[in-house]
Amino acid sequence: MDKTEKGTPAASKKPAQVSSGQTVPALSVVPVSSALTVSGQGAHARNPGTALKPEWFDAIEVNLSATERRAATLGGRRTVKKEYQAAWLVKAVQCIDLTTLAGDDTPGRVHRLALKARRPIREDIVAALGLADTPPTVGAVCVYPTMVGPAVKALAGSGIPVASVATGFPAGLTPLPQRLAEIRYAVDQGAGEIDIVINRAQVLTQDWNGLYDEIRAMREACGEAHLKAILATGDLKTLRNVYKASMVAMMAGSDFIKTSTGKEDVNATLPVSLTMLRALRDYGEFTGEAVGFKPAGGLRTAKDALAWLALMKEELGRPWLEPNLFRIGASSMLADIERQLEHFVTGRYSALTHHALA
Ligand SMILES: O=C[C@H](O)COP(=O)(O)O
Repeated sequence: MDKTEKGTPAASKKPAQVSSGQTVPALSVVPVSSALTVSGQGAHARNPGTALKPEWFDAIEVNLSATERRAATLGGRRTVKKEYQAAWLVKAVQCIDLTTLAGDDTPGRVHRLALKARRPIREDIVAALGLADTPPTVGAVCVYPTMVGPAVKALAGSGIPVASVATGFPAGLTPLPQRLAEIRYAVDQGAGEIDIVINRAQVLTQDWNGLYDEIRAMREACGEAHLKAILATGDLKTLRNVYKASMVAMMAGSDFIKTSTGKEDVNATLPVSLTMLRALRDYGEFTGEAVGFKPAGGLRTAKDALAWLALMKEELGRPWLEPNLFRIGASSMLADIERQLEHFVTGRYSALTHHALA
């Protein structure tokens, strides 16, 4: 199953220059199944969805111990070193949905987060990496609906989209009309991406028609905004449910499937992510559509970022290492990544407190 070459990633043909004479190679290009429709970075291909087809997932079985064994190969063995690690970490930054979802969020906090989103890596580190001409930015800024306006204002001209959680985040248990109205409000405020939460009861009672119809209605309420469906996998009890909910969300037209809100007891894990990616791959084989993936919740370290990047590359290939198909939802991972990059360019570790929070 695991065919990735030793010491991934392979060097690309055009490495970016680093001032010290080292290079930060771009990630290797590994072709994904040529059957899939894959858009380029920054392009906005939508997943149109399909009719509900329970026959695609009804008989699914997930082997828990095999899933856990496979997931366990990702954290330790696959170490990526030096300039390769730096390249992977820069890539992770470009895929982060920089998030604040706290009860005490203010326009001021969102403004500060937006400044960090524009320049997620300190200028001297960016210069030392040889990326001063094309400084990386994050994938999006993710906030509550009433913070979309301030976020849009603070990000004006940056090209960084604002993502809004909606539909009664995090529980999703308000009546459907209110949940749809919340989506429309966030879109009206300027959100380009909507992170909806599913109604977990519909999964737990196997009400696939109900789940499909609600997500379909949410997609319609999104209009042009992209829909990310948060499955809140920590609430779904079994990996079989995770697979089925992933399939229904994609059939209903989700552009991304996302693991967690960050508020469940258990958030993003590698076994759950692997299960979702297998569903995503199967959906791609059935329909030819490429759907994005967003692990979120509890991801804090550069090591987490590397493990998930390895998972994406091995399971889906190079196109799923770009922000149009991969995001990491995180409120406090960036500081550790910046610290690791600083170590790469200076040879020294600084305290986490030397890096802006986020
Ligand atoms: O969608 C993003 C998550 O809510 C972030 O969770 P986190 O605060 O554990 O990073």
